[in-house]
Amino acid sequence: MLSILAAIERVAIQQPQKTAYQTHNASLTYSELWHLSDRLADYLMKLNLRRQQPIVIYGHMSPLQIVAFIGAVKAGHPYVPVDSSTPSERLQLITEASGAGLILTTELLQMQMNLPVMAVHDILDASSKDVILSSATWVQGEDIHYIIYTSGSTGQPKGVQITASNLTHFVMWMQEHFPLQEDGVFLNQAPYSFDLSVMDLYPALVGGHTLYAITQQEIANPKALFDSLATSNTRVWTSTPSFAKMCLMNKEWDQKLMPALDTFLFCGEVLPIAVCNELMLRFPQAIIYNLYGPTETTVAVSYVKVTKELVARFEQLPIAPITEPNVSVAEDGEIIISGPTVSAGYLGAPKLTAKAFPIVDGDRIYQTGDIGYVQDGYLFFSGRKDFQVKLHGYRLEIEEIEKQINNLPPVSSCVVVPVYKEKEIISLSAHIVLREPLTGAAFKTTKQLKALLSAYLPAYMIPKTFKYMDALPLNPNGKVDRKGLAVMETV
Ligand SMILES: Nc1ncnc2c1ncn2[C@@H]1O[C@H](COP(=O)(O)OP(=O)(O)OP(=O)(O)O)[C@@H](O)[C@H]1O
Repeated sequence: MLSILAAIERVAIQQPQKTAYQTHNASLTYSELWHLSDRLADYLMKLNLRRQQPIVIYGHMSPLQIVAFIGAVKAGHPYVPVDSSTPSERLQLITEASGAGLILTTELLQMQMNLPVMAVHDILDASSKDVILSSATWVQGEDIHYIIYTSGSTGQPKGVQITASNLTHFVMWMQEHFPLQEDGVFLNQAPYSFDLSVMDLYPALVGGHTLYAITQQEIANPKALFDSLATSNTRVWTSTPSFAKMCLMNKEWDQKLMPALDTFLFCGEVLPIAVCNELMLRFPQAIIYNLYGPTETTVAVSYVKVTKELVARFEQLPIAPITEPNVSVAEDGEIIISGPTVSAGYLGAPKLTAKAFPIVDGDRIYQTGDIGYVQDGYLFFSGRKDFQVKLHGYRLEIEEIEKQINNLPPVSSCVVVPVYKEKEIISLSAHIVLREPLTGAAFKTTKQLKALLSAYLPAYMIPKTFKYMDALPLNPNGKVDRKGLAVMETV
């Protein structure tokens, strides 16, 4: 494959008027993307930043965000995407920790920052002449292309550095394994500070497709969201399973509403079989894929195609066939990832990097912190190492408790969080969505559910409190917001 930038340039030359990026109220052609990003890169190069000095790009789904990403890497700088929903302290922390030389904005940033803040729009307005740039400055090979901050289990943001080579290998893998060549619209649901967005962004641009982005505002307004989806003409859908589950609450979300949709790509959290069964009924033309991977190994490294045979055979979906070359399970059950998409490590954190990315037989590998097991030729995800908690001396697996609650007939979905008091776990709290709305008093349902649960779990594993909700809250990335619920429960 050509480099990512060379592949996008080829599309800009061959199909200049093709739409590269679209939202409900704005769009950008490949020619515009190419020329505007050249102009931005030209401006950035004149600022004399250090080569490879990161640039923070702040904003939300908009054409200028994409122009800013491509402009930064053309000028040789990795970009650090920060969604405008990010709390201000986290933005401060990321800006400082990344050693960024500049913040480019596509939305108003009201905070005082300690480094220059420039609006992409103003830069482009001031330099209205097109420029011809050479490719000599582009990020390439082992240069860092982007840095995404994950919150990590400790809550301290860690900047995962993804090289141009990591990204190229990831896009090649996507093109090889999924039906991405045929022309069509790719949906972009994940904000750019979440690496799931990379799964649609680069395969779409490199392949000369149109990316259709839905905004947080639309997501918060069901009518606007489904109007937007209906007109988007989406063929390839990428999202978290939780986001699809939320869409399934609307009975009208089906193949009639989205006739072109033929591919679902899910990643980022467990994909429940119940969600797949419902999708198969509503979208008979579509193929569903369950992809797996952490930010540290560039978005995703393995997948299974979800077939009727697979959902009938297992209680939970596997995340990889055991033949997947770069994914394995260590003796203690931890999932280990190797191969060309393993990140260059955490920016400015050599100790953390050495710990998480040890060198084995001359190759850097990544220890995921995920626990897996092998059965019938497949690898299954069974939970996170850091979801093991200690309560009154017992070691508990939160996911095991959730699985049992989820299996109870009245329950549609559930998340269990530890309740902390002065840094110690004093109990567990279950947040539950029922299949049918609560009719009588909540305590009666709780009594019934606890009685059912006692057939499967010892008393010390049954959460003390049960709370009922219409839907589980999602974080800005579209995953179930476990951290938000845990903070709410802290006493
Ligand atoms: N198909 C899948 N099935 C189950 N879990 C998955 C799947 N895909 C990803 N995951 C989970 O998501 C994790 C990767 O997510 P990500 O890199 O976004 O970090 P995170 O741990 O969710 O967030 P953060 O570190 O920012 O708190 C994986 O390590 C795994 O735990």
